[in-house]
Amino acid sequence: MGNLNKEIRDGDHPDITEERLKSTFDTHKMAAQIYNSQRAADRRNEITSAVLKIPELQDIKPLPFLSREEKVEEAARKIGILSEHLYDLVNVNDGAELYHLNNVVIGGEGNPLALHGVMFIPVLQAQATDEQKKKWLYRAMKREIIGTYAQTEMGHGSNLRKLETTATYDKATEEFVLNSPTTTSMKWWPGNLGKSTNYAVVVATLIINEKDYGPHSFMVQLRDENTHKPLPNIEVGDIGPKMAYNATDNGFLKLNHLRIPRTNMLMKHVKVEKDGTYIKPPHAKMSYSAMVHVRAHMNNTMAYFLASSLTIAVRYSSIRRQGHINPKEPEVKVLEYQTQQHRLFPHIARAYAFSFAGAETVRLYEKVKKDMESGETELMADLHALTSGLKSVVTYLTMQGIEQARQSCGGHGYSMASYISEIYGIAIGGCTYEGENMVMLLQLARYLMKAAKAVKEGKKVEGLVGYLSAPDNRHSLIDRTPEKSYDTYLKTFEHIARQQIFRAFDKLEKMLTSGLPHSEAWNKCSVELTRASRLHTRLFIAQAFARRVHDVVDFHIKEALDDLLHLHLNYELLDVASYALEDGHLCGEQMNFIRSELYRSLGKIRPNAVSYVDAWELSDMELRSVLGRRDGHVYENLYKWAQNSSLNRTDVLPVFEKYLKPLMMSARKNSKL
Ligand SMILES: CCCCCCCCCCCCCCCCCCCCCCC/C=C/C(=O)SCCNC(=O)CCNC(=O)[C@H](O)C(C)(C)COP(=O)(O)OP(=O)(O)OC[C@H]1O[C@@H](n2cnc3c(N)ncnc32)[C@H](O)[C@@H]1OP(=O)(O)O
Ligand SMILES: Cc1cc2nc3c(=O)[nH]c(=O)nc-3n(C[C@H](O)[C@H](O)[C@H](O)COP(=O)(O)OP(=O)(O)OC[C@H]3O[C@@H](n4cnc5c(N)ncnc54)[C@H](O)[C@@H]3O)c2cc1C
Repeated sequence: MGNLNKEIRDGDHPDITEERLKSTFDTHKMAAQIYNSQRAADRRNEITSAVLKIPELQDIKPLPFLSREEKVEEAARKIGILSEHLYDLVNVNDGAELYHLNNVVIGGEGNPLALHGVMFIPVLQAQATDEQKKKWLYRAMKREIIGTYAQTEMGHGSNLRKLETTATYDKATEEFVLNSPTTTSMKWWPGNLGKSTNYAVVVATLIINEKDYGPHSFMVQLRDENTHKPLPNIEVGDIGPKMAYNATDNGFLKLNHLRIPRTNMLMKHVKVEKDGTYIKPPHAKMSYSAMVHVRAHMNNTMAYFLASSLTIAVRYSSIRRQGHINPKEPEVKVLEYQTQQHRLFPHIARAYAFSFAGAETVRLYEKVKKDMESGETELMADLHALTSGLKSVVTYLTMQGIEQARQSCGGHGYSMASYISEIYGIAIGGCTYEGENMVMLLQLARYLMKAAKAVKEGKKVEGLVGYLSAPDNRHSLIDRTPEKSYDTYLKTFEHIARQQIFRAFDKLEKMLTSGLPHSEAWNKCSVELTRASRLHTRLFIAQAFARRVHDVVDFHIKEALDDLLHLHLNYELLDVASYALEDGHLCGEQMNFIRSELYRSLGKIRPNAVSYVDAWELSDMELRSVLGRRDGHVYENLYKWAQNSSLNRTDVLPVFEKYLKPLMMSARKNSKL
């Protein structure tokens, strides 16, 4: 039997090898849990190995040393080379393989095809008629055309019903006239819109005979397919540098009375007939499918970003020695400090939890997508509620975890050599895109309030909110059940979520009864409502984690995941315990129990810490981090990395002669006076 941790190699830093030798589980088998099958985990490694053999696909130099223009060029260069090798490298119909290829070769900073793959193709798949698919989808899949999803405007992103871009139907010519009447109506933000794409699905307010039918999707050709010059009546460009994600040309678009044929409206579910008759879709929000698509996949993307930062931080913490626990012994690895463990391990557990919750969400999404093809829309509300809550909670907790990972690396964490700040910058965009987090929590709250109302009216609710109808214990039994029985924990999470949902409901009802209009009452309850949504979502995440551990067959993997779950439940419960203390569901003694279980968990996780992150099987090429190197040889490589700085090309910079020398000379002269 070989080593259980598959990352062990000769010549690695002995401190990191020592960690890996302690592994109690096979890291590649654990990867199968993370990536949902052994085959998927194998394929990731095969793709990475194949990419490593293609010299043109390697980074020309570390990305932080490239200017924005160089980043954009570099991503495009690699996409060109990838196009040639694509069919040898991946199964192009497998989104996970494509996503992995992207992460290894290009990374999270973006590429010209990012929105093409993430939104343009999915929106055509879901909303185009067969005829429209023949015209655009198949060309898009062959990359003959490159598209994006242009919805957000300078003045409106969250409130889609107030988009100012109009698509007015002209019955005489059977055309839509697309117009951006104001500065604020300009499309602003769509990824790759600025310079890369030549087509876009533009979301505009449909007007027929002066009646407003709300947001609808239209195919618009932006640029000439040969010259790439913007077509007449179209102004398009890049919106400038952002916090991160700067290889992507997020763009602006102004449409000046642009005429497009009637058949350019995506009409699989909704129609505008030649005479202007409007035929409603089976569900009013079917045209929001591209957003739901991304939200459903965001848990996994966030889990990946979080796991990347933690891989960097945990590996580094195992070779970084500083300070003593026992003054008679050598300096310890910083991973030995309980504070360091408390800072990192709960986030490792979250990364796993997000990945398991993500797998369940994608399964539900696939089912709803299939249903929608035949006009069946019953589960759309459930999916919308679930994805709205998850995208908000998961992005927010990911942000916290990545920042903790950065701080846990001390000074070197602040250097771009760690690459954590770039990962942070990319990940936190997720708190905003695909629906600002508060806005989406309030969407989930609508669903929860409906369920609460039904329960109050004596009806039984089921599915994701079934616990609202289930019996509840007045007091938690958390410290009175056998080890590894997590039901009492989950019941406590249920209790907390239920209490908060009804607290928000009662507050809202009271205000409505007092005569306040619904929208005002809603606003005055919105903090309580978002709390209810968060607690409901955190319950779902904990349940998804427990369900996965329950289903695992391999003994060692189950044990290792069980340790993480134990940590997760205790840590998360402490985080929200005030809700349960308020009504006496938990008592002080039980709080002490939860705390001591948490500390015990940290000790249990410690020997496997490096293996838990290694199990994500993130190669050096995709991590792009000196601190997170698989071999642990950080210091000599930090020094090498710094040699890339253009400031080091000469010993003396021109600014010396220009500014610093005169400054010092005059200071010296003055001090002689
Ligand atoms: C050569 C080959 C190379 C190959 C390699 C390369 C391959 C590349 C591919 C892979 C690359 C991957 C790279 C990954 C890197 C990742 C990192 C970065 C990724 C960045 C991507 C970012 C993309 C971002 C895009 C966007 O942001 S698009 C814009 C998103 N905008 C929003 O989300 C707006 C938010 N607002 C809304 O959604 C709506 O306004 C609203 C839902 C808030 C409200 O809508 P509305 O006003 O219409 O409705 P009401 O509030 O009145 O509600 C009415 C009822 O409708 C229900 N409802 C609402 N929505 C839905 C829904 N979707 N489904 C079902 N029901 C819905 C409400 O619940 C209400 O119901 P009720 O009345 O019963 O309560
Ligand atoms: C990296 C990145 C990539 C993007 N890519 C795309 C893309 O490809 N295509 C595209 O179309 N768009 C894209 N966007 C735009 C993005 O979808 C929007 O910015 C996002 O939906 C938020 O909308 P907003 O900017 O209007 O925020 P605002 O709504 O202006 O938010 C400002 C504040 O107002 C609050 N708020 C707003 N409405 C409410 C409400 N009803 N109740 C309570 N509080 C409220 C919010 O919570 C927030 O605190 C991207 C954005 C980013 C950052």
